[in-house]
Amino acid sequence: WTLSDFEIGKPLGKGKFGQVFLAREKKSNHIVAIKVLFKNQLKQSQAVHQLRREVEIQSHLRHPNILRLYGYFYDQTKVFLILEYAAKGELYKELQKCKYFSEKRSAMYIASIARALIYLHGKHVIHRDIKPENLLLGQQGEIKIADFGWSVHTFNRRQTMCGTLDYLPPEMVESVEHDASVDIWSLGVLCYEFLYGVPPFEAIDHSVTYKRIIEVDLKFPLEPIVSPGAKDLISQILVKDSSQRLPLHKLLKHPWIIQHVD
Ligand SMILES: CC(C)CCNC(=O)Cn1cc(-c2ccc3c(-c4nc5ccccc5[nH]4)n[nH]c3c2)cn1
Repeated sequence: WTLSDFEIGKPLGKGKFGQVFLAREKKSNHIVAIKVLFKNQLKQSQAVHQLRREVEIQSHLRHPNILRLYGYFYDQTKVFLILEYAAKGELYKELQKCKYFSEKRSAMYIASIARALIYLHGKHVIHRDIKPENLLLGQQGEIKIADFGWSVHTFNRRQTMCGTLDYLPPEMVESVEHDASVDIWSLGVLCYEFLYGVPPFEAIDHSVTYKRIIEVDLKFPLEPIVSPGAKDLISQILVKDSSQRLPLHKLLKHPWIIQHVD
């Protein structure tokens, strides 16, 4: 591929993800999202090999709820990633607009992400960054996991991670070794945020958020009204001992999921 294969359109996501542009592949008329990364920026953050590894992983992933990476190309100064275009845009904007989602909508999203995580874990890939900002919506409203960091599987991610800590499980907050069950924890945090509009351990101050996560200080507000089934599912996931968290295949069989997801 080269840039001349594409007609470049409007910027998507207003530079939140670096620079991503709507684009049309001229021969096929296929609409894609093209992400532009600057080589010198990558070099500065020693991210070149990491990006290569990420591209290697992502280019082999095929799942309806994981955003496709179709390919990449580069020129003297830039690397271009050819990504799937998600027609209904960013999920976190939708959540801000609705304040919180219905139980049916939340359960459908959680089930889709659980299936994507079963697929990823089956390929020995831990996502480690499941949060609303990394989720997009396809044409039919289906949820798609995307990675907005230029690289998401770096071991030193936590230090480089800016923004919310809300999604970190205790073992990552305490910097002990962690496994795929960190994604299960994040799915529990996501489910809570879909239903209540805020993450469960949110606090003004990072140190308080840390403390609440480590203590699993889980409280369910009185508003909005959330069913006992949903609270039961969240309580089975947000468990400090990572080996005791509800496994993904059991999550898909939980009564609250079955009740809402055909
Ligand atoms: C290291 C590399 C292999 C990881 C590859 N993944 C990424 O670079 C993650 N990434 C995806 C995007 C991205 C951002 C926005 C969109 C969109 C999109 N559709 C929209 C519709 C309306 C409004 C905004 C929209 N953004 N579709 N596909 C996207 C893809 C940005 N970064």
